[in-house]
Amino acid sequence: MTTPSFAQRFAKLADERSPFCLGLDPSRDVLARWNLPDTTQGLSDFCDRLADAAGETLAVVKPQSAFFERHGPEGLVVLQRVLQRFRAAGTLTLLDVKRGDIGSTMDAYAESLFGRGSAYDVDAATFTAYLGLGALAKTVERARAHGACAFVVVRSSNPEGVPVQNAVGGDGRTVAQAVADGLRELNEKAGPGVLPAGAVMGATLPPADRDVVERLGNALLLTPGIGSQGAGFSDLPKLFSGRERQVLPTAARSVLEAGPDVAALKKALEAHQAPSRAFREGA
Ligand SMILES: O=C(O)c1cc(=O)[nH]c(=O)n1[C@@H]1O[C@H](COP(=O)(O)O)[C@@H](O)[C@H]1O
Repeated sequence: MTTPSFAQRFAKLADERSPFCLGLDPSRDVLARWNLPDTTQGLSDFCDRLADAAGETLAVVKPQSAFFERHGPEGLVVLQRVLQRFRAAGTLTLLDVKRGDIGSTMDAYAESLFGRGSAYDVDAATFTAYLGLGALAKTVERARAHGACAFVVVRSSNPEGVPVQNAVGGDGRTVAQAVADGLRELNEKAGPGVLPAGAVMGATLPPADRDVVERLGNALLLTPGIGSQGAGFSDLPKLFSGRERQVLPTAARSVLEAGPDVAALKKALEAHQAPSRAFREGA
């Protein structure tokens, strides 16, 4: 039996639960706001409260590796435990770690991320293509082999990304357009519906970026920038209409600010899940 792809597993969960992807970003600020110590115990309590609030309602969780790495190796032990806890609730895990290096090094990173017995065994992770999309080809292949997805930053949610991502190359395409075309080709190579190459496309982007969305074809689209970075669910249609079923709307701080009370977190989570569902259904 072949491993179902991330795209297939996401489609099922998004229909049953919602397409919303919760960002797990235990920054120093949010730990302080929740009256938790800035220690691995604080980190662990923070994640448990969110896992309690999410129960079996969440399709995808996206821990931000940086906030675990800042606690050193013990922070990574917490991360592994948290991934396991969400996995047990049937939630897909997407590690936000934005890896990007030469091909041979990328292969070692991919080995740490994807597959049973790997260090993290996540369902998806984030990558950057500044060293060339070709350097990520084997990572995408490894993701495919394990039913995972490699989300590559195409247009980020932050304004600082513009000069790099919209720079025009010798063939007249912007860097973002070229990366989008390359991701579509990697997905075409993987066969229909497998879609191991996803794209990060900020929800904060202007309508001009629709062209980039179209170039991505059927790729899954992770859309950060909702909430604290100023975009709202009402911004999704102008960039992603017609592509609703590909979108994973994601937010961290606008949910986390409701904590530490679990009931308040549940409410904030549902306040993000409901419009995500409505968008997916084209409502
Ligand atoms: O890959 C990401 O998730 C990501 C890409 C991007 O373009 N912008 C962006 O903010 N993110 C991540 O999304 C999280 C911030 O989410 P908010 O707290 O909702 O603003 C951080 O962990 C960022 O690293």
